[in-house]
Amino acid sequence: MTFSSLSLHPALLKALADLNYQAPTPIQAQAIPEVLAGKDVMAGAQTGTGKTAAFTLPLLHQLLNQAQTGPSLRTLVLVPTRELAQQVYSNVCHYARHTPLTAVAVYGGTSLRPQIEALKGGADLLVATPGRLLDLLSKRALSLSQVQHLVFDEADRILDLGFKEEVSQILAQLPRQRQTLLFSATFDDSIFKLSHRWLTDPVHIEVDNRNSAAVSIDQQVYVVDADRKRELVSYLIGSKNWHQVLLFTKTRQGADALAKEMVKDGISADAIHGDKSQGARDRALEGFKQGSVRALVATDVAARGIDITSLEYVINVDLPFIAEDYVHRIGRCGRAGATGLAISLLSPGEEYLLEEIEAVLDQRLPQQWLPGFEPDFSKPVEDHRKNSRTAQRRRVKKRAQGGRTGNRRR
Ligand SMILES: Nc1ncnc2c1ncn2[C@@H]1O[C@H](COP(=O)(O)OP(=O)(O)OP(=O)(O)O)[C@@H](O)[C@H]1O
Repeated sequence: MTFSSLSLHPALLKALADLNYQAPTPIQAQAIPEVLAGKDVMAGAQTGTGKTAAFTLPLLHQLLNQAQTGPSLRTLVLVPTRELAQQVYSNVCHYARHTPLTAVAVYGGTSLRPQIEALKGGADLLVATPGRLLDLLSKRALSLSQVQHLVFDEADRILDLGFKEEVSQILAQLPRQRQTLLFSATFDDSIFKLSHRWLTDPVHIEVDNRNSAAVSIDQQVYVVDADRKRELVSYLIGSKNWHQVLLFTKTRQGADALAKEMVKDGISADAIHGDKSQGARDRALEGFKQGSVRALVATDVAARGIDITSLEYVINVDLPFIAEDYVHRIGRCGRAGATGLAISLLSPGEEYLLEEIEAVLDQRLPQQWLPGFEPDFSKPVEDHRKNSRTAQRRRVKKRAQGGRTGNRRR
Protein backbone atom coordinates (compact mmCIF):
# COMPACT_ATOMS: atom_id res chain seq x y z
CA MET A 1 0.00 0.00 0.00
CA THR A 2 1.12 3.57 -0.65
CA PHE A 3 -0.01 6.89 0.80
CA SER A 4 -1.35 7.95 -2.62
CA SER A 5 -3.58 4.86 -2.72
CA LEU A 6 -5.21 6.25 0.44
CA SER A 7 -6.30 9.25 -1.68
CA LEU A 8 -4.68 11.83 0.56
CA HIS A 9 -4.48 15.43 -0.64
CA PRO A 10 -1.44 16.06 -2.93
CA ALA A 11 -0.09 18.74 -0.55
CA LEU A 12 0.05 16.12 2.22
CA LEU A 13 1.67 13.55 -0.09
CA LYS A 14 4.34 16.10 -0.89
CA ALA A 15 5.10 16.61 2.82
CA LEU A 16 5.29 12.83 3.35
CA ALA A 17 7.76 12.57 0.47
CA ASP A 18 9.85 15.34 2.12
CA LEU A 19 9.87 13.26 5.31
CA ASN A 20 10.82 10.15 3.34
CA TYR A 21 7.82 8.17 4.61
CA GLN A 22 7.77 5.30 2.08
CA ALA A 23 4.54 3.56 3.02
CA PRO A 24 1.80 3.79 5.63
CA THR A 25 2.32 1.81 8.83
CA PRO A 26 -0.42 -0.77 9.65
CA ILE A 27 -2.29 1.63 11.97
CA GLN A 28 -2.14 4.34 9.30
CA ALA A 29 -3.35 1.93 6.60
CA GLN A 30 -6.31 0.89 8.75
CA ALA A 31 -7.26 4.17 10.41
CA ILE A 32 -6.82 6.71 7.61
CA PRO A 33 -9.70 5.42 5.41
CA GLU A 34 -12.09 5.30 8.41
CA VAL A 35 -11.21 8.81 9.55
CA LEU A 36 -11.50 10.10 5.98
CA ALA A 37 -14.98 8.52 5.85
CA GLY A 38 -15.93 10.65 8.87
CA LYS A 39 -16.32 7.70 11.27
CA ASP A 40 -15.71 7.84 15.00
CA VAL A 41 -12.68 5.66 15.68
CA MET A 42 -11.14 4.01 18.71
CA ALA A 43 -7.69 2.83 17.70
CA GLY A 44 -5.00 0.93 19.56
CA ALA A 45 -1.54 0.23 18.19
CA GLN A 46 1.84 -0.29 19.78
CA THR A 47 4.12 2.58 20.74
CA GLY A 48 6.17 4.20 17.99
CA THR A 49 4.02 2.89 15.14
CA GLY A 50 2.88 6.24 13.74
CA LYS A 51 -0.44 6.88 15.46
CA THR A 52 0.06 10.66 15.26
CA ALA A 53 0.08 10.66 11.46
CA ALA A 54 -2.76 8.11 11.48
CA PHE A 55 -5.15 10.75 12.84
CA THR A 56 -3.43 13.95 11.71
CA LEU A 57 -3.20 13.20 7.97
CA PRO A 58 -6.88 12.37 7.38
CA LEU A 59 -8.00 15.31 9.54
CA LEU A 60 -5.79 17.74 7.61
CA HIS A 61 -7.18 16.23 4.41
CA GLN A 62 -10.72 16.91 5.57
CA LEU A 63 -9.84 20.48 6.55
CA LEU A 64 -8.28 21.08 3.13
CA ASN A 65 -11.40 19.83 1.39
CA GLN A 66 -13.73 22.20 3.21
CA ALA A 67 -14.00 25.57 1.52
CA GLN A 68 -13.03 28.28 4.05
CA THR A 69 -12.27 31.95 3.63
CA GLY A 70 -9.94 32.03 6.62
CA PRO A 71 -8.88 29.84 9.53
CA SER A 72 -11.58 28.63 11.90
CA LEU A 73 -11.01 26.22 14.75
CA ARG A 74 -12.40 22.97 13.39
CA THR A 75 -10.08 20.36 14.87
CA LEU A 76 -9.08 19.91 18.51
CA VAL A 77 -6.41 17.44 19.66
CA LEU A 78 -6.25 16.87 23.43
CA VAL A 79 -3.02 15.48 24.87
CA PRO A 80 -2.00 14.77 28.49
CA THR A 81 1.39 16.52 28.72
CA ARG A 82 3.03 19.75 27.61
CA GLU A 83 5.90 17.98 25.86
CA LEU A 84 3.45 15.90 23.89
CA ALA A 85 1.52 19.03 22.90
CA GLN A 86 4.75 20.50 21.50
CA GLN A 87 5.56 17.30 19.65
CA VAL A 88 2.12 16.72 18.11
CA TYR A 89 2.06 20.39 17.07
CA SER A 90 5.48 19.99 15.43
CA ASN A 91 4.26 16.89 13.54
CA VAL A 92 1.15 18.74 12.35
CA CYS A 93 3.34 21.60 11.10
CA HIS A 94 5.49 19.15 9.14
CA TYR A 95 2.52 17.40 7.57
CA ALA A 96 0.74 20.69 6.76
CA ARG A 97 3.80 22.56 5.48
CA HIS A 98 2.56 22.72 1.86
CA THR A 99 -0.97 23.75 2.83
CA PRO A 100 -2.48 27.08 3.93
CA LEU A 101 -3.78 25.45 7.14
CA THR A 102 -2.68 26.88 10.46
CA ALA A 103 -2.16 25.17 13.80
CA VAL A 104 -1.57 26.42 17.35
CA ALA A 105 -0.47 24.55 20.49
CA VAL A 106 -1.52 25.63 23.97
CA TYR A 107 -0.20 24.07 27.18
CA GLY A 108 0.57 25.06 30.74
CA GLY A 109 3.81 26.20 32.33
CA THR A 110 4.33 29.03 29.84
CA SER A 111 2.78 32.49 29.83
CA LEU A 112 -0.73 32.87 28.48
CA ARG A 113 -0.11 36.03 26.46
CA PRO A 114 1.75 34.55 23.43
CA GLN A 115 -0.82 31.76 23.22
CA ILE A 116 -3.68 34.27 23.27
CA GLU A 117 -1.92 36.27 20.53
CA ALA A 118 -1.38 33.12 18.46
CA LEU A 119 -5.07 32.25 18.75
CA LYS A 120 -6.04 35.76 17.64
CA GLY A 121 -4.25 35.01 14.36
CA GLY A 122 -6.69 32.13 13.88
CA ALA A 123 -6.11 28.40 13.74
CA ASP A 124 -7.69 25.48 11.91
CA LEU A 125 -6.25 22.95 14.32
CA LEU A 126 -5.50 23.30 18.02
CA VAL A 127 -3.34 20.96 20.09
CA ALA A 128 -4.02 21.47 23.79
CA THR A 129 -3.54 20.13 27.28
CA PRO A 130 -6.90 20.19 29.09
CA GLY A 131 -6.00 22.59 31.94
CA ARG A 132 -4.56 25.33 29.73
CA LEU A 133 -7.42 24.99 27.26
CA LEU A 134 -9.92 25.62 30.08
CA ASP A 135 -7.90 28.64 31.22
CA LEU A 136 -8.05 30.11 27.73
CA LEU A 137 -11.75 29.32 27.39
CA SER A 138 -12.47 31.11 30.68
CA LYS A 139 -10.64 34.16 29.29
CA ARG A 140 -12.68 33.91 26.09
CA ALA A 141 -9.49 33.63 24.07
CA LEU A 142 -11.16 31.09 21.81
CA SER A 143 -14.41 29.32 21.08
CA LEU A 144 -14.95 25.61 20.46
CA SER A 145 -18.33 26.11 18.79
CA GLN A 146 -17.04 25.31 15.30
CA VAL A 147 -15.07 22.20 16.23
CA GLN A 148 -15.98 19.27 13.98
CA HIS A 149 -13.22 16.83 14.86
CA LEU A 150 -12.00 15.93 18.34
CA VAL A 151 -9.00 13.68 19.07
CA PHE A 152 -8.03 12.20 22.41
CA ASP A 153 -4.37 11.27 21.97
CA GLU A 154 -3.16 8.91 24.72
CA ALA A 155 -6.89 8.51 25.18
CA ASP A 156 -6.82 6.21 28.19
CA ARG A 157 -4.80 8.80 30.11
CA ILE A 158 -6.86 11.78 28.99
CA LEU A 159 -10.13 10.05 29.85
CA ASP A 160 -8.73 8.81 33.14
CA LEU A 161 -9.72 10.04 36.56
CA GLY A 162 -7.05 12.75 36.76
CA PHE A 163 -8.50 14.62 33.79
CA LYS A 164 -12.15 13.65 34.24
CA GLU A 165 -13.46 16.99 35.46
CA GLU A 166 -11.49 19.07 32.94
CA VAL A 167 -12.51 16.87 30.02
CA SER A 168 -16.19 17.04 31.02
CA GLN A 169 -16.01 20.84 31.05
CA ILE A 170 -14.36 20.89 27.62
CA LEU A 171 -16.84 18.43 26.13
CA ALA A 172 -19.71 20.61 27.35
CA GLN A 173 -18.44 23.42 25.10
CA LEU A 174 -18.11 21.29 21.96
CA PRO A 175 -20.84 20.77 19.37
CA ARG A 176 -22.58 17.40 19.83
CA GLN A 177 -22.37 16.79 16.10
CA ARG A 178 -18.71 15.98 15.56
CA GLN A 179 -16.23 13.26 14.73
CA THR A 180 -14.40 11.86 17.78
CA LEU A 181 -11.22 9.79 17.68
CA LEU A 182 -9.49 7.91 20.51
CA PHE A 183 -5.89 6.76 20.02
CA SER A 184 -3.52 5.02 22.43
CA ALA A 185 -1.12 2.12 22.83
CA THR A 186 -3.06 0.94 25.89
CA PHE A 187 -6.76 0.65 26.63
CA ASP A 188 -8.34 -1.06 29.59
CA ASP A 189 -11.86 -2.42 29.76
CA SER A 190 -13.24 0.65 31.52
CA ILE A 191 -12.23 2.88 28.61
CA PHE A 192 -13.99 0.54 26.17
CA LYS A 193 -17.17 0.89 28.21
CA LEU A 194 -16.86 4.63 28.73
CA SER A 195 -16.00 5.26 25.08
CA HIS A 196 -19.61 4.61 24.11
CA ARG A 197 -20.56 7.78 25.95
CA TRP A 198 -18.33 9.87 23.72
CA LEU A 199 -18.31 8.01 20.42
CA THR A 200 -21.13 7.33 18.01
CA ASP A 201 -21.13 3.90 16.39
CA PRO A 202 -17.33 3.75 16.60
CA VAL A 203 -15.04 1.67 14.45
CA HIS A 204 -12.62 -0.30 16.69
CA ILE A 205 -9.16 -0.81 15.29
CA GLU A 206 -6.59 -2.94 17.08
CA VAL A 207 -3.43 -3.49 15.14
CA ASP A 208 -1.61 -5.72 17.59
CA ASN A 209 -2.55 -7.60 20.71
CA ARG A 210 -4.09 -5.14 23.09
CA ASN A 211 -1.62 -3.47 25.49
CA SER A 212 1.36 -5.25 24.00
CA ALA A 213 4.87 -3.84 23.91
CA ALA A 214 6.46 -3.44 20.49
CA VAL A 215 8.10 -6.71 19.41
CA SER A 216 11.25 -4.80 18.50
CA ILE A 217 11.87 -4.10 22.23
CA ASP A 218 13.85 -6.69 24.17
CA GLN A 219 12.52 -6.63 27.75
CA GLN A 220 14.75 -7.75 30.63
CA VAL A 221 14.18 -7.72 34.39
CA TYR A 222 17.13 -7.62 36.81
CA VAL A 223 16.51 -8.35 40.47
CA VAL A 224 18.76 -6.18 42.65
CA ASP A 225 18.68 -4.84 46.20
CA ALA A 226 17.06 -1.40 46.36
CA ASP A 227 20.20 0.22 47.78
CA ARG A 228 22.30 -1.06 44.86
CA LYS A 229 20.09 0.09 42.00
CA ARG A 230 22.08 3.27 41.36
CA GLU A 231 25.35 1.37 41.28
CA LEU A 232 23.87 -1.10 38.79
CA VAL A 233 22.63 1.74 36.57
CA SER A 234 26.08 3.32 36.35
CA TYR A 235 27.61 -0.11 35.74
CA LEU A 236 25.19 -0.85 32.90
CA ILE A 237 25.70 2.49 31.17
CA GLY A 238 29.46 2.54 31.69
CA SER A 239 30.38 -1.09 31.02
CA LYS A 240 28.23 -1.36 27.91
CA ASN A 241 29.17 2.15 26.81
CA TRP A 242 25.58 3.05 25.98
CA HIS A 243 25.39 6.18 23.94
CA GLN A 244 22.13 7.41 25.47
CA VAL A 245 19.60 6.12 27.94
CA LEU A 246 16.25 7.24 29.31
CA LEU A 247 15.67 6.27 32.94
CA PHE A 248 12.44 6.29 34.90
CA THR A 249 12.10 6.72 38.65
CA LYS A 250 8.97 6.70 40.79
CA THR A 251 9.48 10.10 42.41
CA ARG A 252 10.63 13.56 41.35
CA GLN A 253 13.17 13.68 44.17
CA GLY A 254 14.45 10.30 43.08
CA ALA A 255 14.89 11.59 39.52
CA ASP A 256 16.87 14.65 40.71
CA ALA A 257 19.02 12.59 43.06
CA LEU A 258 19.85 9.99 40.43
CA ALA A 259 20.71 12.62 37.81
CA LYS A 260 23.03 14.35 40.30
CA GLU A 261 24.79 11.13 41.24
CA MET A 262 25.27 10.18 37.62
CA VAL A 263 26.88 13.54 36.95
CA LYS A 264 29.25 12.73 39.85
CA ASP A 265 30.00 9.44 38.09
CA GLY A 266 31.03 11.43 35.01
CA ILE A 267 27.86 10.76 32.98
CA SER A 268 26.20 13.88 31.55
CA ALA A 269 22.70 13.65 33.00
CA ASP A 270 19.62 15.76 33.55
CA ALA A 271 16.16 15.22 35.04
CA ILE A 272 12.66 15.98 33.75
CA HIS A 273 9.62 15.99 36.01
CA GLY A 274 6.63 17.99 37.13
CA ASP A 275 8.42 20.07 39.79
CA LYS A 276 10.71 21.66 37.21
CA SER A 277 9.90 24.89 35.41
CA GLN A 278 8.77 24.44 31.82
CA GLY A 279 12.00 26.10 30.69
CA ALA A 280 14.06 23.50 32.58
CA ARG A 281 11.88 20.68 31.23
CA ASP A 282 12.37 21.97 27.68
CA ARG A 283 16.13 22.30 28.14
CA ALA A 284 16.48 18.78 29.54
CA LEU A 285 14.48 17.18 26.73
CA GLU A 286 16.17 19.25 24.05
CA GLY A 287 19.62 18.44 25.47
CA PHE A 288 18.72 14.76 25.32
CA LYS A 289 17.39 15.01 21.77
CA GLN A 290 20.50 16.90 20.65
CA GLY A 291 22.81 14.42 22.39
CA SER A 292 24.46 16.73 24.93
CA VAL A 293 22.62 14.87 27.73
CA ARG A 294 23.56 11.19 27.81
CA ALA A 295 21.20 10.07 30.56
CA LEU A 296 17.79 11.64 31.06
CA VAL A 297 16.07 10.70 34.32
CA ALA A 298 12.31 11.12 34.16
CA THR A 299 9.11 10.53 36.03
CA ASP A 300 6.05 9.40 34.11
CA VAL A 301 5.63 12.91 32.71
CA ALA A 302 7.94 11.68 29.92
CA ALA A 303 6.46 8.20 29.66
CA ARG A 304 3.91 8.88 26.98
CA GLY A 305 4.22 9.83 23.36
CA ILE A 306 7.65 11.48 23.39
CA ASP A 307 9.42 10.52 20.17
CA ILE A 308 13.19 10.51 20.53
CA THR A 309 14.59 9.28 17.27
CA SER A 310 16.86 6.27 17.53
CA LEU A 311 16.76 5.97 21.35
CA GLU A 312 17.89 2.40 22.07
CA TYR A 313 17.84 2.03 25.85
CA VAL A 314 15.29 2.55 28.60
CA ILE A 315 15.85 1.62 32.24
CA ASN A 316 13.02 1.43 34.74
CA VAL A 317 15.04 2.18 37.86
CA ASP A 318 11.72 1.83 39.67
CA LEU A 319 8.77 0.04 38.12
CA PRO A 320 5.76 2.29 37.51
CA PHE A 321 2.90 2.30 40.00
CA ILE A 322 0.39 2.14 37.16
CA ALA A 323 0.98 -0.99 35.15
CA GLU A 324 -0.04 0.46 31.75
CA ASP A 325 2.67 3.12 32.09
CA TYR A 326 5.25 0.36 31.69
CA VAL A 327 4.16 -0.14 28.07
CA HIS A 328 4.46 3.59 27.37
CA ARG A 329 7.79 4.02 29.19
CA ILE A 330 9.58 1.22 27.35
CA GLY A 331 7.95 2.41 24.13
CA ARG A 332 10.28 5.42 24.11
CA CYS A 333 12.83 3.06 22.53
CA GLY A 334 12.38 0.66 19.64
CA ARG A 335 10.34 3.18 17.64
CA ALA A 336 9.47 3.19 13.95
CA GLY A 337 10.75 -0.37 13.54
CA ALA A 338 14.12 0.24 15.27
CA THR A 339 15.32 -2.16 17.96
CA GLY A 340 15.35 -1.27 21.66
CA LEU A 341 16.35 -2.73 25.01
CA ALA A 342 14.24 -2.06 28.09
CA ILE A 343 15.68 -3.08 31.44
CA SER A 344 13.62 -3.03 34.62
CA LEU A 345 15.21 -3.16 38.05
CA LEU A 346 13.19 -5.08 40.61
CA SER A 347 13.93 -5.10 44.32
CA PRO A 348 12.68 -7.85 46.63
CA GLY A 349 9.21 -6.79 47.83
CA GLU A 350 8.28 -5.10 44.54
CA GLU A 351 7.22 -8.32 42.80
CA TYR A 352 3.56 -7.29 42.86
CA LEU A 353 4.36 -4.39 40.50
CA LEU A 354 5.86 -6.82 38.01
CA GLU A 355 2.87 -9.16 38.37
CA GLU A 356 0.53 -6.29 37.52
CA ILE A 357 2.60 -5.41 34.45
CA GLU A 358 2.63 -9.05 33.36
CA ALA A 359 -1.16 -9.14 33.70
CA VAL A 360 -1.53 -6.06 31.46
CA LEU A 361 0.92 -7.45 28.90
CA ASP A 362 -0.47 -10.98 29.22
CA GLN A 363 3.15 -12.06 29.12
CA ARG A 364 5.68 -13.34 31.67
CA LEU A 365 8.89 -11.37 32.06
CA PRO A 366 11.63 -13.70 33.32
CA GLN A 367 13.74 -12.39 36.19
CA GLN A 368 17.52 -12.64 36.33
CA TRP A 369 20.42 -11.02 38.20
CA LEU A 370 23.83 -9.89 37.18
CA PRO A 371 27.00 -11.40 38.66
CA GLY A 372 28.21 -9.08 41.42
CA PHE A 373 24.68 -7.68 41.93
CA GLU A 374 22.97 -10.77 43.36
CA PRO A 375 20.11 -9.73 45.68
CA ASP A 376 20.42 -10.56 49.35
CA PHE A 377 17.30 -12.65 49.90
CA SER A 378 18.14 -13.13 53.57
CA LYS A 379 17.17 -9.52 54.33
CA PRO A 380 13.65 -9.08 55.68
CA VAL A 381 11.41 -7.63 52.97
CA GLU A 382 8.20 -5.71 53.30
CA ASP A 383 5.54 -6.65 50.76
CA HIS A 384 4.03 -3.41 49.49
CA ARG A 385 1.18 -5.15 47.65
CA LYS A 386 -1.45 -3.32 49.73
CA ASN A 387 -0.17 -0.05 48.21
CA SER A 388 -0.83 -1.16 44.64
CA ARG A 389 -2.04 1.92 42.78
CA THR A 390 -3.07 -0.08 39.75
CA ALA A 391 -5.47 -2.06 41.92
CA GLN A 392 -6.66 1.07 43.75
CA ARG A 393 -7.37 2.88 40.48
CA ARG A 394 -9.27 -0.10 39.08
CA ARG A 395 -11.44 -0.14 42.22
CA VAL A 396 -12.13 3.61 42.02
CA LYS A 397 -12.92 3.42 38.29
CA LYS A 398 -15.27 0.51 38.84
CA ARG A 399 -17.04 2.45 41.56
CA ALA A 400 -17.27 5.51 39.28
CA GLN A 401 -18.98 3.32 36.70
CA GLY A 402 -21.39 2.01 39.30
CA GLY A 403 -19.81 -1.45 39.21
CA ARG A 404 -19.05 -3.77 42.10
CA THR A 405 -15.64 -3.74 43.64
CA GLY A 406 -13.66 -6.79 44.49
CA ASN A 407 -10.36 -8.53 44.11
CA ARG A 408 -9.23 -9.25 40.61
CA ARG A 409 -8.07 -12.81 40.14
CA ARG A 410 -4.93 -13.23 38.18
N1 LIG B 1 4.71 5.88 7.53
C1 LIG B 1 5.81 6.18 8.18
N2 LIG B 1 7.03 5.91 7.66
C2 LIG B 1 8.16 6.19 8.35
N3 LIG B 1 8.20 6.77 9.58
C3 LIG B 1 7.01 7.06 10.14
C4 LIG B 1 5.77 6.79 9.47
N4 LIG B 1 4.77 7.21 10.30
C5 LIG B 1 5.34 7.71 11.41
N5 LIG B 1 6.70 7.63 11.32
C6 LIG B 1 7.68 8.04 12.35
O1 LIG B 1 7.59 7.08 13.40
C7 LIG B 1 7.88 7.70 14.66
C8 LIG B 1 6.81 7.32 15.69
O2 LIG B 1 5.58 7.91 15.36
P1 LIG B 1 4.56 8.43 16.47
O3 LIG B 1 5.26 9.31 17.43
O4 LIG B 1 3.36 8.95 15.79
O5 LIG B 1 4.22 7.02 17.19
P2 LIG B 1 3.01 6.66 18.15
O6 LIG B 1 2.39 5.40 17.61
O7 LIG B 1 2.11 7.82 18.37
O8 LIG B 1 3.80 6.28 19.47
P3 LIG B 1 3.34 6.48 21.04
O9 LIG B 1 2.33 5.42 21.34
O10 LIG B 1 4.60 6.24 21.78
O11 LIG B 1 2.81 7.85 21.19
C9 LIG B 1 7.96 9.19 14.40
O12 LIG B 1 9.33 9.56 14.40
C10 LIG B 1 7.35 9.37 13.02
O13 LIG B 1 7.93 10.45 12.32
